[in-house]
Amino acid sequence: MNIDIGNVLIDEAEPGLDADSLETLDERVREAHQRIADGRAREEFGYAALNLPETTDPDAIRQACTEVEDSETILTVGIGGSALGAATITAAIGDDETGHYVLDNVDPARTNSVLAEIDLAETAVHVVSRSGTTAETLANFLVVREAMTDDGVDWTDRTIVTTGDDGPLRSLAKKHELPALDVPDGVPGRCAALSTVGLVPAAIMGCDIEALLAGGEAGAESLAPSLFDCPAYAYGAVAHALDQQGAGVNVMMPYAEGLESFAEWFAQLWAESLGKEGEGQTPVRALGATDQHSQLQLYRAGPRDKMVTLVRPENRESLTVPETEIPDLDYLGNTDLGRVLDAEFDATEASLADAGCPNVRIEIERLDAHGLGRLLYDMQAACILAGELYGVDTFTQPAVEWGKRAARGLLGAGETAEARAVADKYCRRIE
Ligand SMILES: O=P(O)(O)OC[C@H]1O[C@H](O)[C@H](O)[C@@H](O)[C@@H]1O
Repeated sequence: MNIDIGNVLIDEAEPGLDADSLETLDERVREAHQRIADGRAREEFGYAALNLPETTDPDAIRQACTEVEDSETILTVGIGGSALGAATITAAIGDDETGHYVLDNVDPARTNSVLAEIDLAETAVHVVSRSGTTAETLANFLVVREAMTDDGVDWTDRTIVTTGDDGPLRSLAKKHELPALDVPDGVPGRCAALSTVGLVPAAIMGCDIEALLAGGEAGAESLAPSLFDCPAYAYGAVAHALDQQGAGVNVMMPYAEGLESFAEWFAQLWAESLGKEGEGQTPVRALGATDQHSQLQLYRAGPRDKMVTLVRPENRESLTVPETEIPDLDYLGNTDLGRVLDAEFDATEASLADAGCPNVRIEIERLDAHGLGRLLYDMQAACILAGELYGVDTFTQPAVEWGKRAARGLLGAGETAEARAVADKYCRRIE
């Protein structure tokens, strides 16, 4: 992965950085890198995520999938960090024959429609929950299990569980002797894509999970004490510094359809890790070139509170636009569609720079397993580095836990102060 921060340094960029502030930032990066290296060496909570390319065992993942490896559909039941990594990986590098559905919401309309669409007898179900207690995940799983039974499918033949050492899901896996994988120790879900949490659907689809891990390994090897030598740290440091200058919004805009889910994954990583104690950058998901035609107006001419992150693979598939007899469209004939997309990328980048809007360019060699593994790893390293610079507790999510306790209380799983706060809501309804 490489990063170009030139459009953050140009004189016109507002907010922007100058060479001196980068040097000062680099001193902080050196200290943060040392803290991260120490955390990795001691396998401390969160920092252990950066060891996953070494510690994840691809054979154990394949082994757990043996009974369902010929499935025509995979159904991930999980939410947040227990779903987005897997969805990102299969969307980017999965095959077109095997469908990967994700139940990461409890909207009955969506669950009904997925169940109506798939053949449960040919489906591998992967239930994922680090805590084993997340209400949305367990509710959906109970519905799926019942639907399988109603269809005469033995759900115990088609279900793989990934969870922590104890909790309801672990007990269920033990009771029914289901293939069960462990969530990695010391790794929050949002940093667990390159582990049992994110790799099961990819393994069933026949993706090269070893190459995904090798891409992560290349990211690990690239970590260095200076932002000038390390693309991941350069991204985390520059994003943090721009935020301090007023860029409180970070628009993640990949130019590759396969990376649309990556922007969602990034949004959780960035928001949940850094949004604490009044700090943090608001991630916004966009997709190039589509959103050029809906959002770019705001990014170029709206409030100066943003940075834009443009991501692309340097090499793409090929598809030639046919020659045309329409004179005004001559310029398109015989051009590769990928060239059109790259021209749109370059145009957006230049348009933002022309207006002084800070933007960074991130490129991977190609969107394959290795390239994707590297991108996911580097973004996690960037986020952990940024967390050090913000001085926040990167690996917790107390605000989210508040909502989880409130919901559980409302659903009758015990009295909670948070559920009582729901009842105290101030109401002024207008009809
Ligand atoms: O894996 P689980 O324990 O089910 O948690 C799923 C998700 O729950 C919460 O929303 C947390 O904030 C997320 O970080 C987590 O990924």
